[in-house]
This record gives sequence, C-alpha cells and structure tokens, in this order.
Amino acid sequence: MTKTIVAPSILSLDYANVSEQLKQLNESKAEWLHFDVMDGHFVPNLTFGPDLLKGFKKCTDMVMDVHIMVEDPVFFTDVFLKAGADILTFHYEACKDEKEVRMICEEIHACHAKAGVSVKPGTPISVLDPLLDVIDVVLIMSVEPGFGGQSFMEDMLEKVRYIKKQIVEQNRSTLIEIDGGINADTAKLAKAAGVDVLVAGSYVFRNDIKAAVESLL
Ligand SMILES: O=C(CO)[C@@H](O)[C@H](O)COP(=O)(O)O
Ligand SMILES: [Fe+2]
Repeated sequence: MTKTIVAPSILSLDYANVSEQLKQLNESKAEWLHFDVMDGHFVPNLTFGPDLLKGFKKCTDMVMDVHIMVEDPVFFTDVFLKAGADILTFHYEACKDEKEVRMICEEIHACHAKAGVSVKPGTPISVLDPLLDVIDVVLIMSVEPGFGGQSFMEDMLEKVRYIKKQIVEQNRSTLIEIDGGINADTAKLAKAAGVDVLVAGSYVFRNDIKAAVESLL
C-alpha cells in the first residue's frame, strides 16, 4: 500500500486566525497545501490571487498544490507558476482540445513543476487515458467545483478505480488525488479505491487540525 498524502484546502481556513492555523498545519502530518483558485467564470465563486500564494510560501515548507478553476488555464498557469506553485492543476473542461492539455502540461514541466489535470464530476475520466504520459497528478472532483463543505459523491470512486488500472497498465507513476467532501469515513473509501492524495477543506479546518489530518492517514 502506498503512502497517503493529505492536502488541506485553504478555502476553509479561518482567515481571522491565519497565523495560528498555519502554525497547526506546519505541526501536522499534512505534506501539501491545496490552494483553490476560482475566477468567478469557470465556477460561480472568486478566491485567491498569486500574491497570497507568495505569502503562504514564506510561512510554510509544505508543497504548494495549486488547483485553478478558471476559464483561461493558459494565462493562470503562467501566473501561478511564477508565484511559486509546486504542483499546478488545471481543468480538462477549460481546455480547447487534447493538444492544449498536453501543451499546458509541458509548459508546467518546463518550469520544473508537476502537472495536474482535473475532471469535473460529469466528465468521463477516460479522456485522460491518452494524456497520462504528461500528467503527474490526476485530480478527480468528488463534488461540483466552486465551494467547500459539499457532500462526497461516492460514484466518483469508479473513476478512481478506472484510472488506477490505466496508470498500472501504462506503467506510469501518476498520482490520483480526490477533492471534495473528504472526511475520516470518505477517506477510507477513497484510499481503498486507490487514491494517493486527499484534499480536505472543511473537515480539517472545522476540527482540531492536527487530529483531523491524522484521522485521514
Ligand atoms: O476545489 C474545491 C472546491 O471546488 C475543493 O478543494 C474544496 O475546498 C474542498 O472542500 P471540502 O469539500 O473538503 O470542504
Ligand atoms: Fe480544490
């Protein structure tokens, strides 16, 4: 069994208490910090810009896992790579075609970062089969993107099982990340299906941070 990585989503961080929460995150077993970028167009919500990412990088050594939910992935990939993203994940649905997905992944690699591609619940995961050679992280949305605190869509586990099989058959080292509605119960289901990285927002920040992270491992 491979090691599980926990990626707390700062969408649910308590912004009245940032330094204390960051201190707890730094003391926790979470290895990645999930940074949700929303442009108000691709999803009906608006979140963070590159300066916030630069600020977080000064306060933690965690891996910056940037998830861009934006209409223009080419523009924002460049912006967040320059701001210091370690992993840059964009949406398949925001791209013109397969060629553009490949081109963005290659641009990310040229900046020495890892490339992630995300699919919304309604998108078949098989669209990523021919792209696994350039994808470091497949991010499966287990809620509709846009907001934290939604319920886990259990039928997304089928996508996890499917892409895991493809990764093994193609002999790739691609990681599978799941995002949305993760708590101690849904984490068990996700891990059993083959998930490597668990994004968790509301569950981590509405509980004791260190204990919540630990309960997901
Ligand atoms: O990308 C998103 C939402 O679009 C996520 O990363 C959420 O931030 C997850 O929040 P929880 O479902 O864990 O509360
Ligand atoms: Fe996310």
